[in-house]
Amino acid sequence: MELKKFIRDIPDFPEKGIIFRDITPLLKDAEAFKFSIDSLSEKLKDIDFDIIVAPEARGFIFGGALSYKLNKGLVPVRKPGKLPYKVISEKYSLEYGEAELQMHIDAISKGQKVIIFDDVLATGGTALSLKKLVEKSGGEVVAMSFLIELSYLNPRKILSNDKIISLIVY
Ligand SMILES: O=P(O)(O)OC[C@H]1O[C@H](OP(=O)(O)OP(=O)(O)O)[C@H](O)[C@@H]1O
Ligand SMILES: Nc1ncnc2[nH]cnc12
Repeated sequence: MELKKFIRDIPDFPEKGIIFRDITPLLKDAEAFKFSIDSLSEKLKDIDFDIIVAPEARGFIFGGALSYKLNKGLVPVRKPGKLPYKVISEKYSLEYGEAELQMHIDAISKGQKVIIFDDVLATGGTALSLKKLVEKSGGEVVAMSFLIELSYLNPRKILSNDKIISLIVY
């Protein structure tokens, strides 16, 4: 299935000069959504790992479905002030600004093998901050996976030692 036809390009959103890759057409198409999850699961199924870490908000959609499909737990990483227990935080920059993510201090146990999942890999800032949160907790990131990779932004440069698995590459 040609998944790119379910991704809509929105120029100048949320800022001038950004081409926003809108996944909502893919999500509302049952076959395309299912095909995305099945294809990603196929790529990840032979990796030895314990748990998926995914960030708010679009990361939850895919992270949740993949956790179910691969029979693994899910750690939700959230924007500040949303998680109810004690948190660790990371500030970072992304394609269109600055942000901060938080994870519960007891979400990852020492030595746990983690796959980071997000919908879009753009500059890699979000993925790097997720990795820092996992490593601060004593976990090990064994792979990072994405529905969409924007290779023209060179995200692999700052993630040079990581195994990166993307389904759709621009
Ligand atoms: O590689 P980067 O340059 O860091 O960009 C990628 C991130 O940007 C988007 O998240 P956003 O913070 O816009 O949040 P959302 O999922 O809540 O829309 C996207 O879902 C990724 O998490
Ligand atoms: N160009 C883009 N489209 C959609 N999500 C993004 N997250 C960061 N950059 C993005």
